[in-house]
Amino acid sequence: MKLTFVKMHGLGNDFVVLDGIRQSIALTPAQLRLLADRHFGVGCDQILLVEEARQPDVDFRYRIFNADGSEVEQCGNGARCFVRFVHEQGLSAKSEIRVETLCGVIVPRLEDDGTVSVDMGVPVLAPARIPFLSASDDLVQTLRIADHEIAITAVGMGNPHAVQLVDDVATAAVEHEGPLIERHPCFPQRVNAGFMQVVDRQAIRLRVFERGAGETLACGTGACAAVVAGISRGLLDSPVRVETRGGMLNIAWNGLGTPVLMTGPAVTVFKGEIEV
Ligand SMILES: N[C@H](CCC[C@H](N)C(=O)O)C(=O)O
Repeated sequence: MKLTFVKMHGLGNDFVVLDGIRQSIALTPAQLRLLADRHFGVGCDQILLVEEARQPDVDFRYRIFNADGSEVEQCGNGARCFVRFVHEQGLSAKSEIRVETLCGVIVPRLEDDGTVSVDMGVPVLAPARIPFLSASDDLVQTLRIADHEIAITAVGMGNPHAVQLVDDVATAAVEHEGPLIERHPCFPQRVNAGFMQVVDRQAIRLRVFERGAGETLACGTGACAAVVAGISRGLLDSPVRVETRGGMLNIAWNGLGTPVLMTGPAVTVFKGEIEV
């Protein structure tokens, strides 16, 4: 199958973006993994597939696939790149776009200054809905990984996140603990593992070992989940500046039952075509 694609990134979390409206696209997990392969394919953390809307009050559908070929519910950095993509491709001139994802409708908005803000929906802390197999609803839970225990807060942003506090993200055991947390049996659909350093009440540093992709330079839903965890634990006040290895995101949340608002950049790098 010959595909035209656009390579994009949100703070270095990079994507192959496909127009599934003007191209007929049906990719197997193996083809998705090839696209994402940084040696044998284009290379990316996730593939984003833009499709026609399937419900009346929505402009588009957007599907998200991790580099391992798994389809997932949500991608924050991807949502910002999605709205820049549909504008640059002439698929829409709306500044605010309603887009359906596997976990519901989100509303990214292209701002006048070129940044993109996204209503990421209402976060979930109830373990069963994350899903997180837990004996309690406590905000901080102990997880045993290999030879030690860690304290995590599980947050659902459509996709699952396990956020832990660290003293310094630069020395956090992301490479060692990330894969162990990702595949912990308490997370039946696996999980994204966040490592959060609190700088002050309105600033954190964050690294995320992503489900299905490994550590990325930034994770939009991970930033949302970390801020929700920090505010819920009384450690942060909204809005919060989230410093990732790829740059800065701004996250605002007014508490339980309200949506998380994320603002950050979206960049088009190059266009291309590939046979998969
Ligand atoms: N790895 C994530 C999907 C991509 C999320 C991330 N790239 C973002 O910006 O939110 C998962 O399996 O839930």
